[in-house]
Amino acid sequence: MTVNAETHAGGHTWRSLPAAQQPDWPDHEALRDVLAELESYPPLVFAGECDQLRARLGAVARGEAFLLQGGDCAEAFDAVGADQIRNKLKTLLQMGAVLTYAGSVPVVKVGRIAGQYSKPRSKPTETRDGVTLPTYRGDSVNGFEFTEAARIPDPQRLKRMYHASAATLNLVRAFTTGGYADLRQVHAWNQDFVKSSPSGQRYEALAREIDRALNFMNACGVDPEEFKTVEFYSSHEALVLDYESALTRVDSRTGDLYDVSGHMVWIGERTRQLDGAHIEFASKIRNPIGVKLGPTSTVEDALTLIERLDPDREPGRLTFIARMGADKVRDKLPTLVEKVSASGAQVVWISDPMHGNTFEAASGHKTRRFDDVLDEVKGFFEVHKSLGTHPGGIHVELTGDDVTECVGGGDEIFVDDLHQRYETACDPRLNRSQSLDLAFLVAEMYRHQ
Ligand SMILES: O=C[C@H](O)[C@H](O)COP(=O)(O)O
Ligand SMILES: C=C(OP(=O)(O)O)C(=O)O
Repeated sequence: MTVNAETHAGGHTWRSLPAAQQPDWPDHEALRDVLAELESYPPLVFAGECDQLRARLGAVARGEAFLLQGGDCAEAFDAVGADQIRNKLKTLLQMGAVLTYAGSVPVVKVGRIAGQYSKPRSKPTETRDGVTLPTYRGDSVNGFEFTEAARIPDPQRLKRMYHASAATLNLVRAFTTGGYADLRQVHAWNQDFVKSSPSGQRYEALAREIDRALNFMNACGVDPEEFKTVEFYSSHEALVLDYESALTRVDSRTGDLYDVSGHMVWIGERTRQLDGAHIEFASKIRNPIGVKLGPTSTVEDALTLIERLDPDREPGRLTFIARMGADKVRDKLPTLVEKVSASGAQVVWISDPMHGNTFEAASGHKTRRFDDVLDEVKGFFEVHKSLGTHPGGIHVELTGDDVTECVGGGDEIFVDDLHQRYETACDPRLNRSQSLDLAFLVAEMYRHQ
């Protein structure tokens, strides 16, 4: 992986096309210097790892596994700490254990982590008390603080994004391969949680069952290596194309291009224009690609995306992330799934039950109802059941911390509680208890499918 994509024309064809949601960098010379530096940096992930994830997602596409993709809405530079990263990972590992054991299905685990620093926004500006400033577009672009200075896009932030991603990924790799993710630790992941929450107690009962199963296998002389480490992959939205392009390299084994900023990248609802730069960029790289499909997506959109991104019809290459909204999923999704299946493409279908269910509470907080999130996943499962297709997974915004950003859940958060610990820089996330609740309920749905 030594050749830079700059020498490979294919990596830059997106530049001649319209690119939505790009930062308005004020200093182009500074941007050029930063990009040149980024191009010299080592890859964050290896092409072979991306291939391995594509193969795992191939199993999901064939109905043999389930994809759990989750993490922050927007990672923040000041949250690159051991506790925050461990808490997020712990939550995903617990959800993975619940889905694997209660749902009896292999789970492919992918974090919205180690690169999720850029946000597409509905409006270019934000007004508070009569003052209008550029909107916050993620820590990779500008600062969250509502001051003129903070909101100016600063290309130096792209380097901070690289370093923050590297530090995060380093710790994630240590946790997942260094003993922490060993299945014998199922109780340890829950220790600080078990007494304080109903979902923690429910998890503890499941962890005891897993323990008994492990002890039984041990007594039979079986102690597989696979139980000692966890395969875990990184993903983020490939939004700021200058950054993604600077991190795109030629794989010396094959001559193919890989975006080595993360294992999987996705294209968002606001940037999936068929003739736009993002789809062009994604069409040139070999990473597994996700595309968000909102309620306005047409059959033609889906089929053209398949032509552009998965011309070889390779199971695992393309994941459609449906984010329709609980009130629309049963209406909008069936035709898409039906026509895509009829085309012969074997894409992965997963449900993002977050982005179609956002509303503003009277207090001004952007929030989501746990019941809507659950209802959208239910609708997603119903659609697949009626068509005989595979509900391949879920994509959720979550955190391992006990925030109060979404309402509802077993350990119920009320609208009046939102102010208590509302910490997201952009969209509301499920907290740990709500995430575990969701995992148990999805595992049940999967079992009954
Ligand atoms: O996370 C997704 C988007 O960035 C987010 O929903 C946009 O939010 P906005 O409507 O506040 O800009
Ligand atoms: C912006 C996001 O979602 P969408 O593109 O579906 O709005 C996101 O997942 O962060």
